[in-house]
Amino acid sequence: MSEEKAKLELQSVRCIRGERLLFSKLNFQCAAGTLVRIAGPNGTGKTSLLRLLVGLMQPQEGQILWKNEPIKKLKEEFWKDLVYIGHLNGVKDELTARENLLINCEIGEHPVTKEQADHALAMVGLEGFEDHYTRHLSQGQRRRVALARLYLSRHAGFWVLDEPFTALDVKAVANLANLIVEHVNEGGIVAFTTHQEVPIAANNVQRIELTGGRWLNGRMVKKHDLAGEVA
Ligand SMILES: Nc1ncnc2c1ncn2[C@@H]1O[C@H](COP(=O)(O)OP(=O)(O)OP(=O)(O)O)[C@@H](O)[C@H]1O
Repeated sequence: MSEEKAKLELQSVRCIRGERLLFSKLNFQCAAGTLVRIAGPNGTGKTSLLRLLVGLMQPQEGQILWKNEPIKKLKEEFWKDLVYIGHLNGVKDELTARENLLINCEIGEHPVTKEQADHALAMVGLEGFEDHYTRHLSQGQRRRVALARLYLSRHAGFWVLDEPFTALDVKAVANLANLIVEHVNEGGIVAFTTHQEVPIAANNVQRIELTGGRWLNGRMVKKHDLAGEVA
């Protein structure tokens, strides 16, 4: 991990998608070594919040800071610290499982050996599939190829994971939960969404609870209440 300590801050963040105001005045802060669980029912904005955290979307108001600098300004400096595993796996069909890992790590400027890549695949239960083209793998297996990258990403201080435990079997869930705990306890920040109550015994856990939102243009359907803030 880079020398400077991880720190994440959200300052009065407002998020609108389509005609819905999902949340506003969202303030949050956490230091190195924190597991951040983003919880809430379907459609309340969990994935949207992750996309804001990684800079794929911009908030309508407010800002997000990484190591005290707005992520908008940091660009490559921020991306080097970041691993984002979203819904769309970012796994290339025309490459084998192993090649996907080798190339992703190369692009991220942290090249790994074939043996390291194969170990990561084994940790997500893909032993024996190293040379398979990912177009021939199931959705769940493709997701595992994406997640295997985490085993090779200990240098990155900020992991952002959308439903990482979905489609994993019991052993792979336990392995991944252990990896996340180790990463957090070594000073990383891991923000993740999950519908499953997976026990993750990190020392420092914070939770962002999204509970609703409202339609814009007067189409009010649900009371908005986010960590005590009203939209
Ligand atoms: N591209 C888009 N354009 C317009 N509205 C969108 C878009 N993407 C998402 N939304 C709306 O934003 C809201 C929040 O979506 P989001 O995917 O962030 O929720 P979520 O909490 O992650 O949901 P889930 O638990 O079902 O994955 C939903 O009401 C959705 O319809």
